[in-house]
Amino acid sequence: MRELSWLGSSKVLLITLWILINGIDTKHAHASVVDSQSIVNLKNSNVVRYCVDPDWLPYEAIVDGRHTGISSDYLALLAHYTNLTFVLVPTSSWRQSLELLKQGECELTPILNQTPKRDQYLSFSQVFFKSPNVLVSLKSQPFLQGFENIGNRLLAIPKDYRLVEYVQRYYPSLNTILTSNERQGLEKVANGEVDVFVGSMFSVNAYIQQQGLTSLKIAGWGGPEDELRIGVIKAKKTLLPQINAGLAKITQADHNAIYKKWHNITVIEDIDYSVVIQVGTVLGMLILFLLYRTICVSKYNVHLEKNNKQLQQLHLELEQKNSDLDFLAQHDPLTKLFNRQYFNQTFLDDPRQPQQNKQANNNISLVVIDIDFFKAINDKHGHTVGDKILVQVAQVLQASVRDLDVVARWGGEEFVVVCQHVALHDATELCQRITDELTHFHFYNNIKVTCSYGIALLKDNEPIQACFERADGALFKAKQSGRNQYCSA
Ligand SMILES: Nc1nc2c(ncn2[C@@H]2O[C@H](COP(=O)(O)OP(=O)(O)OP(=O)(O)O)[C@@H](O)[C@H]2O)c(=O)[nH]1
Repeated sequence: MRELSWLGSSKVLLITLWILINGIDTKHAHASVVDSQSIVNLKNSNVVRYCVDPDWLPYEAIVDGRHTGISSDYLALLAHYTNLTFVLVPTSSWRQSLELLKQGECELTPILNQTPKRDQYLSFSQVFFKSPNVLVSLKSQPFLQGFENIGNRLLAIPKDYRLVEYVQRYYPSLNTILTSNERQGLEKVANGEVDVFVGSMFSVNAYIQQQGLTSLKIAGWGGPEDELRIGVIKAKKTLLPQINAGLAKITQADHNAIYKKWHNITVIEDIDYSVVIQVGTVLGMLILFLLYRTICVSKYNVHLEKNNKQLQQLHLELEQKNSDLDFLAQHDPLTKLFNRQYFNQTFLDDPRQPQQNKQANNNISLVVIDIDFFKAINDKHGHTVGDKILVQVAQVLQASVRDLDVVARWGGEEFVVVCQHVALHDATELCQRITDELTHFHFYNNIKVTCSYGIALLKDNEPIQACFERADGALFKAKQSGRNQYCSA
């Protein structure tokens, strides 16, 4: 009975139950069914004739002449734990079963409530099964919770059931009608003939499920729990000690097995909408807050991503500008040749550079080149044309030297070439090559351009500055000697 204890304490519940009728348990021996002639012939005092409600599943019923239901399983166990043999006396209604009991044709009925009226002709065993009673109404009706709230509604009760006595005694003012059985009462509620029906929870729900009466609901509890017992006629009450002893031997596992076999109950609590609304509101606000947070974070991420892209772009631009600045710092903006600063950094200010080069190859020559009479070009053609001539001379120089030679604009119309891995003789050849190129080059405005050259070969352990000064001196000599020629130092 432990499984049922929660039912008494539940308040407003919407209960959906369905009962799986699995057929008769074949594990235990069944009570025999015999015809009335055979009953008369039964002399054995251990044989007990019994009647049941033929239409009260899952508690009990007669199906195809055989007793089935919860009471059938309990009776089989009782037969096992006692030396009693139970023989069914088939009846067609509960009323007929009660009549046969009163007449002594039946000696026992295996599952019923004890009432004062029944006490007059039956003696009862201990309670072995408990079950609540419930009020059933159309789903459109409000929850009633109990008899107190039925009001003027018409209540149907199965006749000869204990509930008739109970309602008459405790709620005499209720409008009631009696039905032949639970089935009829439920159908009257479904048809709208009565407002409420009261019956045993398990049987009511079995019938609702079997018949698919989906318009019905359990509207509340109806009276006290059924406390079901075995009833024996007064003439056979000496059987009770044996029956109670047998009932006591039924294990909790047996009770559980019968309960599980005949009942599968799901309880859905009646929803407290105020709590649902409160919880829903809180959850809704939480979800809105999280949504708001998510939107904010995603907006911030988009903003951050945009800023990162801008930063990356700025970084690229900065790198480009730095690179441009490096280039500008090392190159002459007019001729795009290396400038004097680069030359100084690379060859004059860093004494290791020429040393390293010198160690790799002793032959490093410096050629200092100066355009002849450039002032006259400027004066005659203008400074802008002079610039164009400077650019064209730079092109000639760049085209005349090898890739590993470095050409720099020293300043004004003066250039310097660092020739790596060449001897003095090779440097003079370079000067001649440049002279030839200048002769054949078509300068702007057909201006004729010549240059003078001063060559110096870097000596062992000589600072490159000294070498440059010697080359410059040689240039001076070339100018002095009439220009358009080279001199070496
Ligand atoms: N157009 C232009 N002229 C420049 C630039 N730098 C220097 N000059 C000019 O170059 C001329 C150099 O003249 P000078 O030093 O007298 O030499 P020169 O006329 O070439 O005569 P010699 O060198 O003796 O043959 C000056 O008129 C400068 O103004 C420049 O970047 N552009």
